[in-house]
Amino acid sequence: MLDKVKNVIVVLSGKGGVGKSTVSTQLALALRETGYKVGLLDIDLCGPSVPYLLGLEGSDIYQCDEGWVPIYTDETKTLAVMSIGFLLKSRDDPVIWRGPKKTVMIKQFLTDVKWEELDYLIIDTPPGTSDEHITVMECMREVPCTGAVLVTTPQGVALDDVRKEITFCKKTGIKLLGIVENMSGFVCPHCTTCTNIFSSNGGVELANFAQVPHLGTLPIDPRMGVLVGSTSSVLSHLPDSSTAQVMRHIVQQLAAATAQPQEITA
Ligand SMILES: Nc1ncnc2c1ncn2[C@@H]1O[C@H](COP(=O)(O)OP(=O)(O)OP(=O)(O)O)[C@@H](O)[C@H]1O
Repeated sequence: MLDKVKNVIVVLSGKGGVGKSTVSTQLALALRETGYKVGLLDIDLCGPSVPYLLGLEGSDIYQCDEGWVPIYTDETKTLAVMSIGFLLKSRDDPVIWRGPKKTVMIKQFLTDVKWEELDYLIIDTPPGTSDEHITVMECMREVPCTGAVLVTTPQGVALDDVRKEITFCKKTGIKLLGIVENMSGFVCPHCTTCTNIFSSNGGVELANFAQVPHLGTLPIDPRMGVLVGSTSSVLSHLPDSSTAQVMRHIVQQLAAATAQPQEITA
């Protein structure tokens, strides 16, 4: 049930492993710490990483008369999480399903979860544009999708795939809220010199080319690993880091683009 959800943001990536789940999770946490009520839905059926990233593995979910009850990360109930991972017995269990079964499961996830009032529902999707993405778009009737955030790394091969995502968004009528370039440059913790291990600025160039906002460029930050398993964002954990500054700016832009501007203090 999406009727109490004000904004749905879908996070997409052309390639796997570019940090889409990390960005989705950090975005959800940062929005929550900014004062919004947030839901995080992980529809990456073959590789659900949200429970792992938030330290919620092994959480039991149950169904009430109105549907699946999401997991709340704390008593304030400001972050609700739902993932296929909660239905799997172990992290090693593979999901081997054909398209139609995946479609049914995602439809259920979108229509049968008892989301309370949310300012934002962030949907973490699998890489590419497949059954899962088309199903999400089909289900957006009660609450039309507010827009998509595309995550890419700076390498040419990842950027090529993002172009396909841009075309997908245009064809399905999803507004592109912007592009996040992730794992762009490594800032040495000792001398603070930034080394562009891959190329750099590809996300900016692609955003200019596609005429969509470039939301930010996140560096490779080994400290992001420390946040795995925690429910605090980089904003509160490493407030002075360049990663936190970029994330803060991304949240500000998304809040402005979705007409929910709010002072960001975290
Ligand atoms: N900016 C970053 N700095 C350092 N490590 C990062 C950064 N972004 C992501 N990572 C790490 O990279 C790995 C892959 O990230 P993540 O699982 O978010 O990618 P994904 O695109 O969602 O992958 P998948 O294709 O499996 O869905 C994780 O170990 C994550 O901690």
